[in-house]
Amino acid sequence: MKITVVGAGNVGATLAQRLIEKNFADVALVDVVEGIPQGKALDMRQSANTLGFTHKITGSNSYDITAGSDIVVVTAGIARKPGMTRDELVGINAKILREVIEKSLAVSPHAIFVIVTNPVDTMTYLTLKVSKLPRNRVFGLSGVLDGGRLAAFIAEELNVNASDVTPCVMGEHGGSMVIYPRFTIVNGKPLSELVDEPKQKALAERTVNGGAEIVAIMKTSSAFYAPSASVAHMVNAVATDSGAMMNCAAYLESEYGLSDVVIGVPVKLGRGGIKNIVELPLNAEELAALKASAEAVRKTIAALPAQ
Ligand SMILES: NC(=O)C1=CN([C@@H]2O[C@H](COP(=O)(O)OP(=O)(O)OC[C@H]3O[C@@H](n4cnc5c(N)ncnc54)[C@H](O)[C@@H]3O)[C@@H](O)[C@H]2O)C=CC1
Ligand SMILES: O=C([O-])CC(=O)C(=O)O
Repeated sequence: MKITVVGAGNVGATLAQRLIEKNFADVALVDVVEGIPQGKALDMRQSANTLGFTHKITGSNSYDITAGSDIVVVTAGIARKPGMTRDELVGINAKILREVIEKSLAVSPHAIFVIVTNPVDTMTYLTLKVSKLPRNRVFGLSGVLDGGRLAAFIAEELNVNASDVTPCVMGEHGGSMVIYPRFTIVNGKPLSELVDEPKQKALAERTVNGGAEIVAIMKTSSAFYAPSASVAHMVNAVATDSGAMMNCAAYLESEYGLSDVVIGVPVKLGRGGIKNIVELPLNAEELAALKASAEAVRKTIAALPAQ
């Protein structure tokens, strides 16, 4: 297998490291900054003897090295600074995305695209429109990361392991994100039965603000350890054709009564990308929250620059 990571910054380089250390695919790392992808790839290659991986990792400013990739992960773009929303990145990152998708697709016409760049729901939508690929081959990072955050906060609150939690976070990777306590399972029981409503709300609020919390603490960077781990988890499901269900930013065609919009929903991932979208039996209130979230994404989609 061959995996390309575009953007050799915090998320991209950490992801490339996670992938090469798993030793199941060659990794190509691309960035516009001269020397950075080359240097980071060279540095990682020099850990092969100690770590024992045998696949190749290369870095370049040219897409030549990415040719024939099975999966392209796009992390290229600008990260937000304290006080900014992800939506404020839409103009600048849309320009970057268009270039990255066109150049990647030209040399890897059969690739699956995993989008990380923010605002991720809108960037995933843009990728679908620019590439004209079928929707199973384009999806974005959202619910795996947001669910991982919810699991971490639940673990602290209930004194359980994060791995005891099967989280359910859907909708926009942004302010209208929806946390579903009925579908978040802790050691076999729904969160809605384990903590009272004020506590559920507090956990949800911290999850919605999970990215901003880290930006506010670090000031010069947004999160990248949990994001890169989340993407590696998604890539692994594709590479192993596992069929594992996880919440990703996906294009809807009537699922949940929504169409022509990208939001986070449960999907099953395998070798061809999205195998199918899973429709949870949401009640009227839960569905209304998801629809409101889709409306929020539509507003950002409407703000996409024409070119
Ligand atoms: N969807 C999600 O859950 C998450 C999304 N993100 C987003 O991912 C993006 C990257 O975040 P970081 O890695 O922390 O930022 P970063 O600033 O550390 O890295 C971004 C890299 O993209 C490169 N780049 C810029 N324009 C490019 C182009 N045209 N072609 C190739 N490379 C280009 C930059 O040179 C830089 O190395 C941001 O938009 C951030 O908001 C980050 C974490 C989670
Ligand atoms: O907060 C940000 O800007 C980066 C991101 O999407 C996250 O960490 O969830």
